[in-house]
Amino acid sequence: MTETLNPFEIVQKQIRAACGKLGLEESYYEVLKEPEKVLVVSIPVRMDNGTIKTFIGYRSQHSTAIGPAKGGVRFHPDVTLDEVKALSAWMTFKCAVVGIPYGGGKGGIRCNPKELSKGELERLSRGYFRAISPIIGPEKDIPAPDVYTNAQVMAWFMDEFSEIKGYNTPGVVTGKPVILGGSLGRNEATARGAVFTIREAAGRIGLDLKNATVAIQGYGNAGSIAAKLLHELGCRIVAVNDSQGGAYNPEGMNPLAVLEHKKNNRTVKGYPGSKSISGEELLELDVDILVPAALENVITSYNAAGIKAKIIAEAANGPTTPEADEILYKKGILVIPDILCNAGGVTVSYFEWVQNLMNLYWSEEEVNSRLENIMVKAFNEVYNMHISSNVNMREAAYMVAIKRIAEALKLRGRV
Ligand SMILES: NC(=O)C1=CN([C@@H]2O[C@H](COP(=O)(O)OP(=O)(O)OC[C@H]3O[C@@H](n4cnc5c(N)ncnc54)[C@H](OP(=O)(O)O)[C@@H]3O)[C@@H](O)[C@H]2O)C=CC1
Ligand SMILES: O=C(O)CCC(=O)C(=O)O
Repeated sequence: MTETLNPFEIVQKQIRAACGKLGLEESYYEVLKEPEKVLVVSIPVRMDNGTIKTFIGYRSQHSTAIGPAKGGVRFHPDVTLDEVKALSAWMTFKCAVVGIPYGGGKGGIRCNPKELSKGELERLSRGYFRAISPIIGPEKDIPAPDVYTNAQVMAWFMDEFSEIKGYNTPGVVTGKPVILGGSLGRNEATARGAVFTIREAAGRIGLDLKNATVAIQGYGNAGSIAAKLLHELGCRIVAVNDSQGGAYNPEGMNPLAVLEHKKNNRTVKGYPGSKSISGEELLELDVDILVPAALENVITSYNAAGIKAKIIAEAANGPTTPEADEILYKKGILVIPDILCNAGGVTVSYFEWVQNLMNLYWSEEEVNSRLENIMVKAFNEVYNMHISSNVNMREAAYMVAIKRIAEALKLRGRV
């Protein structure tokens, strides 16, 4: 049988396995295997040339067992309903792993934002948020950035919702610009959280981060900031890539200079002093740490055996298939699973929401120190489960998460 690359089938498999390991009765799987609510919307947008183009958008609320749905919105040409459903389920487990009071949600629009003017992007963003607004709100479901969305898009979302309500509603969205109620530290939070988990993982396997070699797939919010933070810890960033190509230099590269090169050339490829490297080659480099920070299904049964990194830190959601997981576990590679590794983003989103509700704002130091406490605690809980139950780190993370969600479901009387 060939492995499935359908992310929703993958997450169902992951839920089924964890429920089994926890010895939960079938009803828990029955409740968790489907999102609670899915909204599909069509968004007609007036394009700059005067024509109307209709885009399809989704919002999936996987679970509200522990709190309101929470999760980003992706603008990408490959967005599908099944992808959004899977991403919303991963949010449920991510929030439970780090113990923040949310369920899971996710949204997406099938579009190529790189082909849209700023005006078209604004009209699309506002149209989408207007269309999903009946199921959104600070107590219902709180969107945030994901692939190809950013603080500007969050500002339009928040403004559109505030217009509908007739009053300023900053708590409806996180990842906003700081002047509009965004939190200090949110922009860096996904990468910072991932780097805290990498530091903990390195400690467990006796890897010195000074001079440790790193390859990073994807050079956007998560990837480029992870590169910068790891470089600050003394790591050598030997390879990076984006959707247009890659750059490799075994001596190491300066992440800020690479980012500047990307700003000027729209890609990391061609960074001075580097050699071009393909996406496949980057994943199989002989490095200490591999950070997938782009899209799903990049480590599969086809390439897992060739992966040489000691630690895989999943800044991206869903980069590894279940079949690849088994291969990596047998090879002794320590995988920091997505629902733990990239949970720093939603954790600081939670801080942003709390600050919006209180109308009281924290310093960046306070945000980062609270983030560190949560990430280190969650890493320890997952690592201990991995050792005590003799399961891989992903199964351990699901077990920690589903135990908490199952308790909430039981106490609410939903199972
Ligand atoms: N932003 C957040 O807060 C969080 C993000 N994540 C996850 O992190 C991952 C990255 O998100 P984020 O950094 O926010 O997104 P961005 O849009 O900021 O960056 C995405 C990056 O991925 C690159 N990319 C796209 N396709 C490929 C490819 N085939 N090969 C290599 N690189 C590719 C893009 O290239 P290019 O620049 O050329 O377009 C871009 O550099 C996603 O899985 C997301 O779900 C997880 C938790 C929170
Ligand atoms: O910040 C958030 O609410 C969610 C970010 C996100 O989409 C994710 O963690 O995958």
